[in-house]
Amino acid sequence: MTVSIAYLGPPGTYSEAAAIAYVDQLQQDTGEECLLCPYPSISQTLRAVARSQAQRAVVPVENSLEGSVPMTLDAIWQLDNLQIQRALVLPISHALISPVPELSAIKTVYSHPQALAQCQGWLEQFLPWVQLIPTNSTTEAVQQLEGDRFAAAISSQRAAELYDLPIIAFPINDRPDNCTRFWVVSLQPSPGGAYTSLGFSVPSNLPGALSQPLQVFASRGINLSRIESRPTKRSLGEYLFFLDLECDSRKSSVESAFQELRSHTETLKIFGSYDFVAIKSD
Ligand SMILES: O=C(O)C(=O)Cc1ccccc1
Repeated sequence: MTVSIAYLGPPGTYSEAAAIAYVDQLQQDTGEECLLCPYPSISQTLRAVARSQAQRAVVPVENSLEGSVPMTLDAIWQLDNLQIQRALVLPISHALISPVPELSAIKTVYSHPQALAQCQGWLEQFLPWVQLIPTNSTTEAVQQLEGDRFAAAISSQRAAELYDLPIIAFPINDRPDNCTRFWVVSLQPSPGGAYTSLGFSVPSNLPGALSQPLQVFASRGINLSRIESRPTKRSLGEYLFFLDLECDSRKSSVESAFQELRSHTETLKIFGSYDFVAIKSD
């Protein structure tokens, strides 16, 4: 059987690189055949899995420089039943791609907001006059160059090769150890592992509304490795909280923590327990 894997495309994106690394791991572990399916946005990528149009999705969730990818957190909250199967960490080096002969000719730089943010210092130093334009993906930024002779795109070396365009600066990310964490999600139950992710809303905006849920884990000695808030989008000042915990939800002590957590939360969504796998850079 062929496993269909949705990712933020078109080909050449970092999400594709993470999806290719995942396919390599799957082929080594299980020998399964895979088909990579590009989608134009992160929410469409996750929706493809929620609607069973694809069996798995690989989506960026957090960057070492920029923090969370809000689109991924919002979509995984809104779409029911998505479960995390694995986390992948991919080292990322950005290239400045453009047909212009020199930097001084560039008027516009296109890229995904995460990539623009990861190169902010370099852009301020070498291209302080340019207009920055966000795109849905780094490969979409490269596609914009066709209609704009004075533009550059921040994208991968692979995207430059695929579109046969020159790289005029590399690497341009502000930190050499820049990396992004991706989640592999599907409708299947998560396999279990060292990390658990969940999200919740709190019943009221009162003192202690967040400390009570957090206490559930502190009192059991469960370490919290990340906490992130996102607006509920219902009313101003109301938030959802996303937690990553260093524990496995298959353990009975963690199950009892979830039961207690239900009494301190309004809506609780457990996205599953999974392991981390690092991806080596090329
Ligand atoms: O646009 C891409 O290539 C993506 O996969 C999203 C992204 C952008 C920047 C860093 C990591 C992931």
